[in-house]
Amino acid sequence: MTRLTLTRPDDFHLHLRDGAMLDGIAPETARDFARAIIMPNLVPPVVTGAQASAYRDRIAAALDKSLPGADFTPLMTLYLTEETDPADVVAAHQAGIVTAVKLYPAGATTNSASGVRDFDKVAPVFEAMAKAGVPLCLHGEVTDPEIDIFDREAVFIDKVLDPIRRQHPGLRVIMEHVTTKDAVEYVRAHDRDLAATITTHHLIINRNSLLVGGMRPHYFCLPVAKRELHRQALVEAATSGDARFFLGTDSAPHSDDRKECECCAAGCFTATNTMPLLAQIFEREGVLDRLEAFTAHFGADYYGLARNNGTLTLEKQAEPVRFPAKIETGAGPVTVFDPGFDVYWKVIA
Ligand SMILES: NC(=O)N[C@@H](CC(=O)O)C(=O)O
Ligand SMILES: [Zn+2]
Ligand SMILES: [Zn+2]
Repeated sequence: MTRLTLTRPDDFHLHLRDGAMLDGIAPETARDFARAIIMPNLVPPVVTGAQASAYRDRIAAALDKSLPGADFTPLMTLYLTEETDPADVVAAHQAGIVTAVKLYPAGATTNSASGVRDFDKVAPVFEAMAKAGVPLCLHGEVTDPEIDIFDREAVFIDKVLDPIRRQHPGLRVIMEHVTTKDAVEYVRAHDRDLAATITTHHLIINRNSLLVGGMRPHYFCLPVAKRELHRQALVEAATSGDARFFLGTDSAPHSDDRKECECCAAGCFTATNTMPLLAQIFEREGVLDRLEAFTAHFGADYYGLARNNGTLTLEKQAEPVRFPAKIETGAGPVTVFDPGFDVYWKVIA
């Protein structure tokens, strides 16, 4: 097969940032994707319906300038804090301003300082969300300093996620950017109200990619890439045709000066080449026919959104495709994720 036409895909976990970076970054996703769940971890975070609506307007304005005529819908989220008002969340969801709520354990990742420390404090929000059918996206890592960074996702499942799900039956949860076999197994063991997003980069890199032969800052993200056996479990889940696993790229741009420095910011920027990379991976696994469901059906179905009408066409080239090494933004250049292997697929329409 040399041409592949898919339903236009959606990205169920995306960072577009704000201010000087937004104009340069937004078109990278809007070119290929119809919709994306937009992460609220700005500084300051997006915590109210009014802030989400203003941020949505800034994204639309950025696209009007940088990619006029783009057919792209940002699906907004609210950043959950211990002060979040359950009624505001439900109202913003019912008004169609926000699609989901995002839980960051305080200190777990980039711009998570306003996140949740005491999960009991947000129980009334979870209760209201379960009742109103508002999905909960979560960054699933504990932050206890004594827990090894490579174990933080697995411990989160036992200590935080499973108790929350037991306490709030009917709460629709999305474990974002899963990186472990443990998470894949946990999702597989539950057939209601639980799904997981998988990033492009976690299908490609393991912790050796990050550390062997020198530290590679552009492969550093959170949750950090794990052992090869975990990467394999993610590939297996993503390519299995199981509707509980779908694409959330977690494309997370940081300017090069924030990556190539003494304390490197966490995040891989994959918006520019995600669809070609995924085509390469699914082809390698012999299941190119499952790429469409992973990128365009399962996520929409889980969120209760209509599938997109448009299409995206990829074509396999005779020679490896060259993607831009960097995207220029008003906040400085951002390095595009390099998979470390040749990619022959290209988006042509
Ligand atoms: N994934 C990352 O490494 N970084 C994300 C935050 C997040 O999704 O955890 C970011 O905002 O930069
Ligand atoms: Zn995260
Ligand atoms: Zn993220």
